[in-house]
Amino acid sequence: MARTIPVLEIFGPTIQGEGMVIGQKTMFVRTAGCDYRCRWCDSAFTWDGSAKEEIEQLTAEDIWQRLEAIGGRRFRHVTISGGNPLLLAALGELVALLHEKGVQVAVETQGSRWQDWLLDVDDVTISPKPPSSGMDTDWAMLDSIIRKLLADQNRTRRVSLKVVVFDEADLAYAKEVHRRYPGVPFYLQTGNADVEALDTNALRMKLFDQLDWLVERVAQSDELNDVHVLPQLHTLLWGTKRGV
Ligand SMILES: C[S@@+](CC[C@H](N)C(=O)[O-])C[C@H]1O[C@@H](n2cnc3c(N)ncnc32)[C@H](O)[C@@H]1O
Ligand SMILES: Nc1nc2[nH]cc(C(=O)O)c2c(=O)[nH]1
Ligand code: SF4
Ligand SMILES: [Mg+2]
Repeated sequence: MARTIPVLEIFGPTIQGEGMVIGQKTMFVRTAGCDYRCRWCDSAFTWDGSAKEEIEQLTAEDIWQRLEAIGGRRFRHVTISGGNPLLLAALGELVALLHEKGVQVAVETQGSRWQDWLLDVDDVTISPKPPSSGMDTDWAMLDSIIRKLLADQNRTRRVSLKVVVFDEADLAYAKEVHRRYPGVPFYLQTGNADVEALDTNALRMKLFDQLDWLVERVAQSDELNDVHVLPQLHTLLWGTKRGV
């Protein structure tokens, strides 16, 4: 019997709005459930119970059919996000099926859990959480995840670290992460403090101010020389709308 996966959203084609493969045309599969409760989570509906009626238990084959139904032949890249997809062992079946179909797979996770299928993912983004999130980092777990990904040379894969930065304490945390894993491509992302904003233009202004501040702080740092600074492009384009 094929195992099922709790799914909250399947959408696209759109573009990856964040991190290492920003701009990549992709479909999204958003799973339900998270082991964290970040204060500023822009996808809290995946874990706070507010969308529990919308969760569907789908097999990998069901998910493929949905992707094809909405994406047709207009995609060859799928991003799995959440919640934390790494809570779900059954996602290994989806990763394998997508590869069989000739589709590349990306995953977004915070680096708190491991599944062996992560080794099969093409674009792995690990996003440890800074102090403003209210979460604590399990450094031993993060070390072990990075070590396993870097040790396995069996397939071509892109791995990156991405830290959301709201303030000086977050910036100090980002430096700590970058120092600890110097060889891993490192991304700093502007934080969106207003995840329920209704006025997209006003939100854009705030996000550009935040980006301006972050670029300036990185420019002044002698520890952050080999890093990338990015906004959430999808938030600049579409505000806090779901499913884009
Ligand atoms: C919703 S999370 C889901 C995947 C996984 N739980 C994680 O946090 O990496 C996807 C990405 O959105 C980022 N994110 C969530 N809320 C945000 C906010 N308010 N501003 C900026 N980035 C945010 C997270 O840091 C993460 O990189
Ligand atoms: N376009 C777009 N890009 C994204 N990158 C990461 C996302 C996420 O919520 O994980 C996301 C999202 O929800 N939409
Ligand atoms: S780890 Fe990701 S999905 Fe979970 S609460 Fe934090 S930002 Fe949201
Ligand atoms: Mg998002």
